[in-house]
Amino acid sequence: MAYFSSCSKTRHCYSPMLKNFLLGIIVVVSTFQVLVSALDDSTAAKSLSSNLEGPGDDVGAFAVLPDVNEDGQSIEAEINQIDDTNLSFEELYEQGVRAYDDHLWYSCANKIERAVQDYKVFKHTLSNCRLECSKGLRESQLANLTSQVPDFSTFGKFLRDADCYRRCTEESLDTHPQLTDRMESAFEKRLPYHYLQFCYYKLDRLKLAASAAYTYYLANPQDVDTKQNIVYYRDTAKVSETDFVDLELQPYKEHYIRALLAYDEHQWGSVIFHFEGCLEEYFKEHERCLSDCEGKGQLQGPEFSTVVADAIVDIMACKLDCEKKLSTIYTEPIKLLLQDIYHHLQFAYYKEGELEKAAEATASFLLLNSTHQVMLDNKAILKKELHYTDDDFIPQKDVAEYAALREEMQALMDIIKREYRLRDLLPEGEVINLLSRADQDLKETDDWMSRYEKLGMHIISKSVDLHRHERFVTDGLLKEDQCEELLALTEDLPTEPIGSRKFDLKVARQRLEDDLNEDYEASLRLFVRAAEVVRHYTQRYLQISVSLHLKYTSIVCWSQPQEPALIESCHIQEDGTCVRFDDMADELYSDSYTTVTYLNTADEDGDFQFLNEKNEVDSAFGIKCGRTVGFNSGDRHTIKVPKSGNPRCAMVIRYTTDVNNDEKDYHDTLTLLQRIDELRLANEAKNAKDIMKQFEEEGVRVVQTGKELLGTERFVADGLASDAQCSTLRSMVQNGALLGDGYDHLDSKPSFISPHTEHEMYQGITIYRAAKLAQQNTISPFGLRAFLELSEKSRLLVENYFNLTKPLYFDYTHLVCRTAVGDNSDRQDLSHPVHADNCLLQSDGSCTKGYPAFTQRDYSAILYLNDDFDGGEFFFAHSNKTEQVAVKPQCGRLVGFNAGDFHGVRAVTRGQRCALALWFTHNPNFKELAHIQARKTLKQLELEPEVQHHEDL
Ligand SMILES: O=C(O)CCC(=O)C(=O)O
Ligand SMILES: [Fe+2]
Repeated sequence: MAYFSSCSKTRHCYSPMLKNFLLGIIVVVSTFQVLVSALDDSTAAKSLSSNLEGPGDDVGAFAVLPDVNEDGQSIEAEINQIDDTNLSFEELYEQGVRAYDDHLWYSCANKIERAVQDYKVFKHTLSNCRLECSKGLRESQLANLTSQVPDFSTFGKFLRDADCYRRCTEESLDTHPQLTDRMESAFEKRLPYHYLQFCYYKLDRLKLAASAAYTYYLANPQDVDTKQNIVYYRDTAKVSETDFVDLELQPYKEHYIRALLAYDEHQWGSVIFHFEGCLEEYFKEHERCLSDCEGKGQLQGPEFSTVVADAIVDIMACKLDCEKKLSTIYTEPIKLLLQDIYHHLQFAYYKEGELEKAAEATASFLLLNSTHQVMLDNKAILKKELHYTDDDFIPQKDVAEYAALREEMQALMDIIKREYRLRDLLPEGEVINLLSRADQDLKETDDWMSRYEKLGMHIISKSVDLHRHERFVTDGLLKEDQCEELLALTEDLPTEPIGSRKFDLKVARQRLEDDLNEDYEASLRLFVRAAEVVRHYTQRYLQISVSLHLKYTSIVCWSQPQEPALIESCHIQEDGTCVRFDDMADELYSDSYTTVTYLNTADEDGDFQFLNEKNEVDSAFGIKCGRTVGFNSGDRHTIKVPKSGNPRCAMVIRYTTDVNNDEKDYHDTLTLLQRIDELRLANEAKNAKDIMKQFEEEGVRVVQTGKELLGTERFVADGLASDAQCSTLRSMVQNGALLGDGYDHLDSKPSFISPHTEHEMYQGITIYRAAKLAQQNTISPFGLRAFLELSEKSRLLVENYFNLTKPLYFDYTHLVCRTAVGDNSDRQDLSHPVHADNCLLQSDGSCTKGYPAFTQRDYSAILYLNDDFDGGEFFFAHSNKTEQVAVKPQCGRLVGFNAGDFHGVRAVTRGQRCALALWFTHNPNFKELAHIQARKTLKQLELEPEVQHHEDL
C-alpha cells in the first residue's frame, strides 16, 4: 500500500546546515584565512577584531556602564551632551558613526540603536502608506476625480495614489529623511550593527554585542572579523548560545524556525500553529516586498512614456525577485520556501487527523508545483480516505492569489524580455563593448565578490576598518604589464612646479589626432578599458543602484617639487593639487566618488592617508601596482610624496551618479577610437584566398575541417612549426616559466600544481614574460622570435581560414606545458575539464556570458609542440560534457575553433605535453599590448651586437 510521505523523505527538507542553526549552534568557520591588511599600525586602523581583548575581571552579565570612557571623559558628561531630539535616522546614524570615530561609546550605541529603530518605523510607514493608498483604504480629496480626457483614468490613478502617499507619509512621520541609496544600502546590509557591536563591546554589554555581531553576520556571512568576534563572544562566560539573537528576524521566519523545531519533536499541534502563523506573516511580508518595489523604479530621461515604461520594467523585475528575497532563513537560502511550508504542514495536519486541512495544503502545494510525485501520491491517498474528487482539492485563498499574480507577472516579464526594446543600461556600450552586459548582472550582487576574486582582485580593507562606509582598498585590479603600459602614457608630459604631472583624455585625444601612433593608441585603449573595469568594480562594491558615470579620468604622477614651500601648509591630493581643508566644506554623502588605482610602488614613502575631521590620520596604507582605493569625494585624505627616486603614479577617476555630468572627453575618445577602427577596416585590403595559398606553399595543410570535426567553425592544420621551433619553445618553458598557471596573480605564491588537476604540473609563460626574460637574457632572442612568429602565423591562419571580414587581434597568448606527476595510470579525471573559452558552462548545458568568463574572446587556437607523452588528446565536447571528437597533438599541428565551442583535454598520463594556446578577439580594446612590446624588445635585442645568433632563422 502506498504510504503517506513526510517532508523528510523529500528533497524539500531543510538541510543539516540549517538544522545546526536551528539548534542554536552558530556555525562559525574558525580556520579562515585572515586577510592580509596593508594598513599601517595606527591603532585607529586596526580591524575591530584585533581590538577585542578578554573582558575585565569582575563584571557580571549585563554589566553596569563604566563610569568613564577610554579617554577619561565621564559617561555621564557624554549623556548630558546628547541633544538630538527631532533628528532623522540618517542624522542619528551619521552622528553615531562620528561618536564611534571619537570613541564616545555610549553616544555611539545610543544613536545608532535609535537610528535602527527609526529606520524600521520609517520603512514600515512607507510600506503601509503605499499599501493603504493603492488599495483605496485612505480618504482622499481626489477620490472622485474623473474626467473625459482620454488616458485620464490611468493618470488619475497616479495622481490619487501619489497625493495619498505624500499626505500619508507626511502625517505619519515626525522627521522626513531623504533616504539615499547609500543609506538604504547601509541599513539593508545591516552595517549599523557592525558599529553597534563594537560600541556595546566597549561598554561591556557583551550580550548585546553578541546579538549585534550575530545580526550583522547573518547578512554578511563572508565577514571574517565578525566571525572571529562571534567566536570570541561564544567563548566568554558572559554570553550563552541563546544570547545570539537575530535582531532583524522577521515574524514569518521566527514562526518557520519554531515550526521546524516542533516538527523535529513531532509536536504536530505546535507545527500547525507555527506554520499557519508563518504563512499568514509570509504573505504579509510578500505584499510589503511588492509594495516596496514601487519605490525601486529608476527614472532616467525626459520622455514620459519611456521613463514610465522603463520604471515599470524595473519594478516588475523587483517584484518577481521578492520570493527569492524572502527565502533566506539565517544564511541559508531555502529553495521553494512556500512549497516547503505546505509540505510540512500537510504532513502535520495528516498526523493530527485533520484530513480536510491536509487536502487543502496538498492543493496549495500542487498549485505551486503540479508535477511533484510525492505530493501526487499523497493526494491519491487523501482522495481515497476522504472520498474526494479532484474538484474538492481547493487551495488556500492567499496562495491562490499569490500564484495567480506571480504567473501574470511572469508572463508579462517574458513578453518584455522578448519584445520590449529596453533602454541601454550601458550607453557607451554601443561604441565600445567593454564588459558585455556588465550592468545586467549588476543586480545579482550575491557572488560578485567571489567572481572578482577569481580574476585576482581581492579586498584588503573595508569600510569599517577605514572608519567610514564607502571606503575600500582592493588589490589586483591591474596586472604588472598593464601598469607598465599605462605609465608609458605619462612619459614626455611636463611636471608642474608643485611636483605633479598629469595625463588626461584631452591631452590624449589631441596627441592621437596629431599622430596616429599604434603604441599610443593601444595604451589609450587599455586606459579606457581599465577605467571601465574600475568603474564597474566600484559600482559593485558600493552597491549604488543608479549607474556611476565617469566624470573625469586621469593619470597623476607626483614627485618632490622643485620649490618645497609650495606644499608646506597644504594637503597633497591624488588629483595633482594641494589643498587646505579648512577652506572648504566637507561634502560627504554627495553623489560623487573617487577611485585611485596605483601604477607603481613609490621608491620611498608614498603612502595614502585617510584623515578625520581634525585632519589626523584615520588609516593609511602603502601603494603598489593594481591597488585601488575608493572613497566619497568629500572624504579627507592626503598622500606622502616620495622623497626621491621615481615619481608615484596613479589612475585617478572621479565618478558621478548624474548622467548628464559625465565626461565629454571620455565619450569623444571612444568615438575617436571607433573612427580609427572603421578607418582601419576600410583600408584593410586582404584576400583570404591568396593568404591561404601562401600557407599551402609553405607546407601548411588543413587536415580536418568542420565537417569531420562535427562543428561549424573548427579545423585542424599541420605543418605550422618546424621541429627546431617546437623544441625552442619547449626549452623556453623549462628555463623561464613562471611556476603555477602563469597568470601572474599578484601576491599569490607560485605553485606547480595545475589549476585543473592535482595529477599534473602546470607551467606557463606569457608573451609579456617572454619579452621580459629575453631582456634579462634568460631566454634567447631566437626563442622570443619563435614565440612571436608562431603566434602571428596562427593568428593569420585562423583569420583567413574562417575568412573573417573583421580583423582578429590577440587577446591572450600563453605557452603551457602539462606534466604527469606520480602514478598516473588509473586516473579518472581530465587534464582540462570541458569548458568554453568565452562563457561559463553550466550544469544544465547552457553557457553564461559574463564575469569571470572572457566574453571578448571570439576564436581560440592551440598550436602543439610535441607528441612524446601519453594521453593529453584535445577533444571537442557536447554541452553535457561528453566527448565528441578527439585530436592528437604533435609538433606543428594547430586546432582552431570558435571560442564558444565546448572542449577539453584528456589526462596526460606520462611525460610532458606542451602547447601554445592563443585566444583572439575582434574587439581592438582587448588587444594584447605585450605583442607590441615584445616586437620592440626583439628589435632592440637583435640590433645589439653582443647577441650571438647561432640558429638560422
Ligand atoms: O591545451 C589544449 O589542448 C587546450 C587548452 C584549453 O582549452 C585552454 O587552455 O583553454
Ligand atoms: Fe580552452
